[in-house]
Amino acid sequence: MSGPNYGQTFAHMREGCPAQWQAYSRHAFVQGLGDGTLPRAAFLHYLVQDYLFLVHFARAWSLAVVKSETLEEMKICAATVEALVNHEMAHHVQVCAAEGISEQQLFDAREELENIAYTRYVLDAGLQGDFLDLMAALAPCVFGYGEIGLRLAQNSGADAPYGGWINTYAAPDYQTVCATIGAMLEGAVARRLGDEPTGSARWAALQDRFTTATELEVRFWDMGLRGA
Ligand SMILES: Cc1ncc(CN)c(N)n1
Repeated sequence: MSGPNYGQTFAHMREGCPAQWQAYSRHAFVQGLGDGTLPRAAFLHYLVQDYLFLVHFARAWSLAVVKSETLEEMKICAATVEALVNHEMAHHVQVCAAEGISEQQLFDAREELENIAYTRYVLDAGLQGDFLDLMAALAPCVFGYGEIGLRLAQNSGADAPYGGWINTYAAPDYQTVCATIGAMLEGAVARRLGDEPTGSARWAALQDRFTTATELEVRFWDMGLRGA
């Protein structure tokens, strides 16, 4: 399976669940974003939910600061919280404002069950487990959107209806976040599991967290389509 290079750990985990990764990264919602056929109502429904999703993801990355074992890990996790709340969410706020939806309305929106399931699953992985459990659950979110954004940007024109969304994830800012987290993950895995992480006793459980989070991404797109 090919895609951008965000490090060996992510590559192994993605290869560990090819069907689920395909269902996530090639979902009908994604195809609709790319070719512009996604109904606007579905996009807005998704975007409001995604704003709430990012609120909880910022909480999960804050938990990663708590679970860090090195200052370097701590710095990268803290920077990711900053990137989520001040950059990625800005796109959501801007698009929704143009549609007459205020940021307060976004914050007060009712969470869909798929959103609760996904975000609380990730938070629980971090509460119950250690830094690697949390990273395995966070990884599909970070790298999946990086991969999808790059692929859609390669195939769509500058005036594409969802060009703003595509560019948020294809742009150097987001791609740099993916590369930085990918490198941090390599170091975190080597530090805790040694040089042969896939042969370690913990690998199956970490893969399971990654696979479950990927399945929850598929459900998130399904939920978006329901808003059409
Ligand atoms: C559901 C979901 N997954 C991933 C991302 C990318 N941070 C996101 N904004 N929303």
